[in-house]
Amino acid sequence: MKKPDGKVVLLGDMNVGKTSLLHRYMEKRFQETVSTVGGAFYLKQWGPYNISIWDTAGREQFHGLGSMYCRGAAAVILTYDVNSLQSLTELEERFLALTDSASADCIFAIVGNKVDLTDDCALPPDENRPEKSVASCGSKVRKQVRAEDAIALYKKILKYKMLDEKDVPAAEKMCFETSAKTGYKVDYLFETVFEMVVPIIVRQKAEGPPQTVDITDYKPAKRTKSGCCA
Ligand SMILES: Nc1nc2c(ncn2[C@@H]2O[C@H](COP(=O)(O)OP(=O)(O)OP(=O)(O)O)[C@@H](O)[C@H]2O)c(=O)[nH]1
Ligand SMILES: [Mg+2]
Repeated sequence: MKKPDGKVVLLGDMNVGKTSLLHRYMEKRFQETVSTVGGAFYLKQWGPYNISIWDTAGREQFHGLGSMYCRGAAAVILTYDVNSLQSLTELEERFLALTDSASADCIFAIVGNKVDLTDDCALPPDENRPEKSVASCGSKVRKQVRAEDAIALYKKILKYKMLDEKDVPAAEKMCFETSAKTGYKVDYLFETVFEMVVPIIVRQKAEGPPQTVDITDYKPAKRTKSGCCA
């Protein structure tokens, strides 16, 4: 198998459509999924680089694995369902801390999926939620999460990471709305992220492998009679 040069990780609550987005992008189709167990990855050739894209499980019981998947990640795609405000809240409360193990210059994208289920009439900013947000709008359901909510989360992430807005891509550029079902903006999402991770991959390669201890190199020290190590 080809060795990946860089890593992109999809995080988010169960059922938001992480696996479906990845299928849509890699296989160009939408098919029924089963809830992910642990994690899985695809390898994508992007120019001269191989990028691994990790699909993680949103289920609580696999939460502990999240920071392992994020280790050294060049980009994290935080995914929510535009029809569930809770799924956006969870990104901040449950998933953001998992990205502590990502690369220091990691790119963050926030993705609201399942826009095909909503009508195109977002709530006006002063409208109270949640009662009014479940009201229908045209033939479809009114979107429960507004683009501004995602942008606010992006800004909170910058604060959490102690990053200055002028040093990172603009919030409006990094908040996406997609539909894995219709394919709406799915290619655009992944390709925008890939473009942005290339400089990170170049830097990571120039710096060499991370300074971690390889336990396969470990040779136990000889013991002396007194029980101390020689
Ligand atoms: N209408 C619609 N349904 C979607 C979309 N994306 C995913 N779904 C459906 O939502 C459900 C969950 O999708 P998954 O892709 O399995 O969700 P997940 O985030 O991978 O969930 P976990 O693996 O449990 O973390 C499935 O029934 C999908 O068919 C979308 O864009 N539109
Ligand atoms: Mg899944």
